[in-house]
Amino acid sequence: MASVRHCARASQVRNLVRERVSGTPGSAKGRARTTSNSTNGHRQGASGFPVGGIVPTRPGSPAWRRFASSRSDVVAGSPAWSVARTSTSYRPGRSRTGSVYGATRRPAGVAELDGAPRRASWRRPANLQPAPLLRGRTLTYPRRPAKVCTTLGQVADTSHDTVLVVDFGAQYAQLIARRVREARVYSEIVPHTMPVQRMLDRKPKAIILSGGPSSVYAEAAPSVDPALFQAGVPAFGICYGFQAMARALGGTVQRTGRSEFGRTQVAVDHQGVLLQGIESGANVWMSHGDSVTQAPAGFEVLAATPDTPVAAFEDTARGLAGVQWHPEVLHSEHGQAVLEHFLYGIAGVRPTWTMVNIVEETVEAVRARVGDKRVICALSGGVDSAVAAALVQRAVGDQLTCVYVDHGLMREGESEQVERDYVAATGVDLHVVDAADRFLTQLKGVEDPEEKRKIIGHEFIRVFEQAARDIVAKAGADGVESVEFLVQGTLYPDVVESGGGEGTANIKSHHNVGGLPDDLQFTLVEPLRTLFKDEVRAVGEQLGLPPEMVWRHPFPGPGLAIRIVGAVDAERLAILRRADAIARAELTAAGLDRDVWQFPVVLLADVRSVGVQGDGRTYGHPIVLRPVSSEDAMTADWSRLPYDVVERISTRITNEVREVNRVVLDVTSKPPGTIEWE
Ligand SMILES: Nc1ncnc2c1ncn2[C@@H]1O[C@H](COP(=O)(O)OP(=O)(O)OP(=O)(O)O)[C@@H](O)[C@H]1O
Ligand SMILES: O=c1[nH]c(=O)c2[nH+]cn([C@@H]3O[C@H](COP(=O)(O)O)[C@@H](O)[C@H]3O)c2[nH]1
Ligand SMILES: NC(=O)CC[C@H](N)C(=O)O
Repeated sequence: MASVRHCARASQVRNLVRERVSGTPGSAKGRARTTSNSTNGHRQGASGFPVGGIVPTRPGSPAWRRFASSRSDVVAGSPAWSVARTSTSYRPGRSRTGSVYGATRRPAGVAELDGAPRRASWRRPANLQPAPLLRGRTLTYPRRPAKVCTTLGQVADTSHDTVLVVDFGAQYAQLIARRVREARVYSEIVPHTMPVQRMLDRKPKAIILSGGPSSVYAEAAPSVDPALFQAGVPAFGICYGFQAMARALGGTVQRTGRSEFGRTQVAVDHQGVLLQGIESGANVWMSHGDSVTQAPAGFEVLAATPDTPVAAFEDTARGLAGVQWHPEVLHSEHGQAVLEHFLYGIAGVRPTWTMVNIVEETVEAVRARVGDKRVICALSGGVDSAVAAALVQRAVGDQLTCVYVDHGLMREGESEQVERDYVAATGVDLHVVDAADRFLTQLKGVEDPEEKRKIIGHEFIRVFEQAARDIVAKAGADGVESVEFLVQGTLYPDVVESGGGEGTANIKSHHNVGGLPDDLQFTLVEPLRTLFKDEVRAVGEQLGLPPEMVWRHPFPGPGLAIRIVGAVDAERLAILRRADAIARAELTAAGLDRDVWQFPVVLLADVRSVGVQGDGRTYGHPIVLRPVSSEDAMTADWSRLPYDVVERISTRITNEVREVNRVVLDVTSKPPGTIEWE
C-alpha cells in the first residue's frame, strides 16, 4: 500500500494582511452558553448505531443491512461512497503523512505601519500587541500562508496505472484529478516546476497538462519541457496545457483579441478518437483569452469555434491530444467522455483503480492524531462543518465541543435553527457565542471585500480562542488543560480560491483559509480539505445526517457581510435580511430548493436608483437575485427561475422592504463572474 503525497506551497509572500490594531483584543463579548442534550456526544439509534455515525460503505453487506433496517431514511441499494483522501499537516520542522491536520506559521518579514516599512518577527510580535503607539493605526505585513501537504489518496497496489496532472496554476487541477479517478484511473497532481525526469521516474501511463492563468508567450510563463513529449508518455493538454503543448511542439498561440468565457458551442470537423460520438454544436465551458491559431505538424485539428480556429487536436501516433475547453467541469457536455477517450483510447490506460473508504480512513487518522485531547469544531450549520463535526465526533466522541459563532451576519432565523437542529440531529455538545457587536465594530466603514474577509477570519479565530478558554474553565476539575485542535469544514474550493495551488491566482481569501491570522495557535483539523461539495454531501449522507442538513444551500462563513456591496452596518443588514428571507421563502414555496444550488441575495448598498411608489418619488437601493446551478462552486451557471417566481419575489421585496425600489436578476455564469458579488 503506497501513499502518495503532494505538497502545495500556497501563494508565497504575495498577499498583504492588514491588522487593524484595536485596544481590546481577546474576549468574545456578550453571552456564551452551552446547549447540549447529551453528555457523551453520541445519541444512539434504535439498533445501537450512533445517529450521525458511520454507515458501512458496502451496500448489501450484513452490517449495511442491519443499519438500513434500523433507519427509514436509508434507501436499499444506495450507492457506496468510497474515496481515498486524507490531508497532512505541515508543521515547522516536521511533516506528517496520512493524517488530517494543517497548521500555519508566520514567516519573518517586513511589516508596514501606516504604509511605512517596519520590521516584524512572526511569533506573535510585540508590535502586534495593542499599544498606545499602534492603537487605531493600520499594521500591514506580508503574508505567507501555511504550507499544506495533501495526501491525495492511496494506491491499493502498485500494479495500477498512474496519471499525473501537471498543475499550471489551474483553478481546476484537483477537479481534473477527480474526473480521472471517476474514470477509475489513479491520479496525482504535481506542480509544473517538477523536473520532467522526476515526473517520468514515477512511471506515469499518461500526463495531463492543466489550465492556468498565464499566457504561454509571456515572459516567465510556465512552459513545458519538450523532453516530456519525447519520452513516449501520452499527454493531454487542457486550455493553458493545450496552448503550452502546441507551442512546445512548433504550433502558434496568439492573443487574438477574442476571448471566450463560459458556455461555447464547438463545431466538430472530425471526431477522431478524442471526440468520438460527439456531434457539432456540443456546449463546452471555455475560459481563455489566447488561442492556438496553428496546430503543430503531425496533429489533426478536430474542432473549432467562431473565435478559436483550433479548439481540439490529436496526434494518436504519438499519443498526444488536447482541447481548448475544460472537459473537467460539469458544464462541459461530454467532458467525462473526452477525458476517457484520451485515457482509454489514446493513452491505453487501464481503468482498475477504486478508492478506499474516506470515512473510515479519516476517522482513524483523527483518532490517532487527537488521542485523548480536547477538540473544538467551528460549526456554522452549513453542510461542510456539519460533516466535519460528525466525522470528528465519530472519532473522539465527547472530547469534541462544537462552537457556533453568531457574528450578527447571519440570515433571518438562522442562529436559532442551527442551535435547535444540529443538536437534535447529532446530540453534540454545542457552545454558542454571541459576538455580533465585536464583528460589527471591526467591520465598521470597511468596503473592500478582501479586507472584510480578513477581518472576519481574524475575529473568528479570536472568538474560538476565547471559547476554548471558556471550555477549559468550565471543565475545571476534570483536568482539561487546553484545547489544541480546531476542526474547520474547509473544502478544496476554499483552498483553491484562496490561492492554495502552486501559481494559482488568488480569487478570494476565504475567511477559513487565506483569512486566518498568522499567529494562529490551534492545530487545524480539516478532514474535508481535498473534497468538493458533492463529495462532502455523499459523506454526509453516509454518516446518516438528516437530508435538510446535507442538502442545505451553502452560505459563506462571512455571511451577509460579503453580500452587502459597500460598508456593513446594522441598518443595511436588516434591509438585506428581509429581502433575503422573502427570496428564500418564495423559492421554497415554489418547490425549487433542490433545483437551485445556491441563492445569494445581494444589496447594492452604495447604489441608489429613482423609483415611483405610491405616486411619490423614491430613491432606494437595488437588490440583486443571484440564483445559480453548480456542482461544486468551481463553475456555475445562472438558474433559469420561472418568471412567475421571479415576479413574486420582486413584487414582495419592493412592497415589503421600504428601502428597496428595484430588483435585478444576475444572469452571469462563473466564469466570468463568481457566485458571490464580493
Ligand atoms: N458562524 C460560524 N460559527 C462557527 N464556525 C463557522 C461559522 N461560519 C463558518 N464557520 C467555519 O468556517 C468554515 C467554512 O465556512 P463555509 O461557509 O465555507 O462552510 P459551511 O458553513 O460549513 O458550509 P456551507 O458552505 O455549506 O455553508 C465552516 O466549515 C466552519 O468550520
Ligand atoms: O466560507 C466561505 N468563506 C468565504 O469567504 C467565501 N466566499 C465565497 N464563499 C462560498 O464559496 C462558493 C464559491 O463562491 P464564489 O464563486 O463567490 O467564489 C460559494 O458557495 C460561496 O458562497 C465563501 N465561503
Ligand atoms: N484557463 C486557462 O487555462 C487560460 C489560459 C490562458 N491564460 C488564456 O487566457 O488563454
